[in-house]
Amino acid sequence: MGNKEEGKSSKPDKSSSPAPVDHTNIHVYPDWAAMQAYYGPRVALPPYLTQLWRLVKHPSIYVGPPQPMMPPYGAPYAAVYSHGGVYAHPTVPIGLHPNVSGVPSSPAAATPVSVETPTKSTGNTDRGLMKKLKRFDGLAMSIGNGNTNAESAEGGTTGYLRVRRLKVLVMEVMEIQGSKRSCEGMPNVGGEMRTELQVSSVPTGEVNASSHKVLGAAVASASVSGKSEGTAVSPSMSTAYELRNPPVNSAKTSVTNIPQPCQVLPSEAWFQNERELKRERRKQSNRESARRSRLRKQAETEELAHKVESLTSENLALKSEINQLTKKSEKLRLENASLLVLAYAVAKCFHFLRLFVSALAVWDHRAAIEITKDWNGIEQVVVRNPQGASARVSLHGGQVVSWRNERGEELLFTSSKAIFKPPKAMRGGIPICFPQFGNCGSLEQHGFARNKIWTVDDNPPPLQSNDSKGKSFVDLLLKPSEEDLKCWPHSFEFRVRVLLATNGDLALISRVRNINGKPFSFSFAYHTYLSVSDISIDHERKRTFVIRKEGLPDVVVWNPWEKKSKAMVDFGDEEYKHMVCVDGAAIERPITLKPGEEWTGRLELSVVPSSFCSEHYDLQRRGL
Ligand SMILES: O=P(O)(O)OC[C@H]1O[C@H](O)[C@H](O)[C@@H](O)[C@@H]1O
Repeated sequence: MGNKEEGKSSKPDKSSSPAPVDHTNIHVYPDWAAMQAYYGPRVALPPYLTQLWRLVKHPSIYVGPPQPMMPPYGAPYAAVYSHGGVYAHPTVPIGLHPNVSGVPSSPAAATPVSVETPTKSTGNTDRGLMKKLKRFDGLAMSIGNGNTNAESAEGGTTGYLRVRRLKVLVMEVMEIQGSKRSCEGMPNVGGEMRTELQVSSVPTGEVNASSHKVLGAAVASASVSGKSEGTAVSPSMSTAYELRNPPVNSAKTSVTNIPQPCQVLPSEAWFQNERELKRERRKQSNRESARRSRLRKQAETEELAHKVESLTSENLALKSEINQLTKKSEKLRLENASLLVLAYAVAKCFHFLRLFVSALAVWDHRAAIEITKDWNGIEQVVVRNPQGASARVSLHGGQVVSWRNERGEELLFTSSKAIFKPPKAMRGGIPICFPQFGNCGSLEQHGFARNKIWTVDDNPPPLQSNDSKGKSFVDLLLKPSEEDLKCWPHSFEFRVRVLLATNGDLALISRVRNINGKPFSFSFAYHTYLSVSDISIDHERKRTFVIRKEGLPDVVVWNPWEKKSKAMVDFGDEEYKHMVCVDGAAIERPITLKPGEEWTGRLELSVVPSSFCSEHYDLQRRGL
């Protein structure tokens, strides 16, 4: 502020007594010495103040023009300087000035207005007060400069700045007062904190007594509260801001004892004390802030610690769960592998079971057998396999008259001239020569069996071997008639089973049992007519017949050839080219059966491509 402290500042009076304020310790600052707080009707307003007048436009600031002194104020009242208070002149209605040039002249202006609003707490009081202080932003202070030489624009600006500074100080003091009232000994009125903003007048005498340099001391006292309705003399004044005119003007302005508007005089000691208090307050505030910060951080740290602990527990639980799930997964994986193996085994079993069931279906020879009749009305039994191969057996002679592969190709030869009418055998197929082969005996050519009607044997005695498994077959039976016995007096049972394998192979199993009381002997042959494309060079069909036989030690190969073919009634002249008989037979040594004995002659026919040799075929059949 440019002030120079010349001595100790007077300590603010805490007393509520309206006794005159002791101004003896109030220092008068050199640059303030010429300050004139009030300019009456006979006092000219210095130019700088006029300029200040223009600068301060706030309606609440009262820097009024010369005005009458005593009439509005009446008798001087005791000025009580409230500590830290802002003192407004009683004649200045707070915040009611429509403009700074207006001077209230109403009686109310002459009457000290005091409206006290008790507050329950310092904070509330301060907030209310600060609101009012905002309205008092332009708190009126008449500041004069006794130095007429300094009545310049510069001097006016300095005074204005001082006014602003004083306002700031007043606001600071008010703030400190609000928060530190108890520390500064601010008493409560009626038990409640009371904040007052007062502008009071100080008698000239008192001012003069305090310092000869003081021309006028204007400390207006006006209590400011919620309503500006009156003036109260606060007993709690402890700090006074005083602006005093130099004594040289006191004589001429005897009215300096009249309250001047908004004149306060700060005390440097008080300022120093307030600064220290403010620093202490800031330190305390900082400490409180730091303490709150520490508490907040501590709370945050504790919260984070709780979170860490919770998350750690959750993490452990999840790890445990993962381990359990991993173990379960591994167990399930092993179980799955076992189930896969089991499923594979079951699938294989199911596959074999399906094959077995299929084989059973094939083995059901009854379902695979069909009985038909030829054009002579003689029954024929057709045996088929699942692949479509077939064998046809006529009850006439028990002769296989047809053998076809799965493609329907006929594999046996049958003459186009064949006669299918007993008692002559059909030329072709596989006639059964029994009990005589050819003309070697007393019987007809190749015996009588091929010319007799056979029957289907539904209940044949079981075979010793397993040749019938997986094959379709039919059993035929021939028993000698009375006429037969006359020619050949040997009772017998002749059974033949014709089998068709799944691969199309054809097999014939003949069993001859002696049911006579005496032994007998016979010859036997499967007089098999094989079909060939060309007997000379059979390369067209590129197939090879494979013949296997059991109990048949002899083989007869026969072709009538060109000349005999022409002599045969039931044979075409050129058909010799397309046939060849290869007989499995027992001729050289007749079979002799004792009573009850049985003989078995087995023949198996297969067809393979011509590139196959017999050795290769045999290996193939054995699955090697
Ligand atoms: O005309 P068949 O009585 O059917 O006999 C046909 C042929 O069978 C066998 O091969 C005899 O060895 C032949 O001599 C006979 O010609």
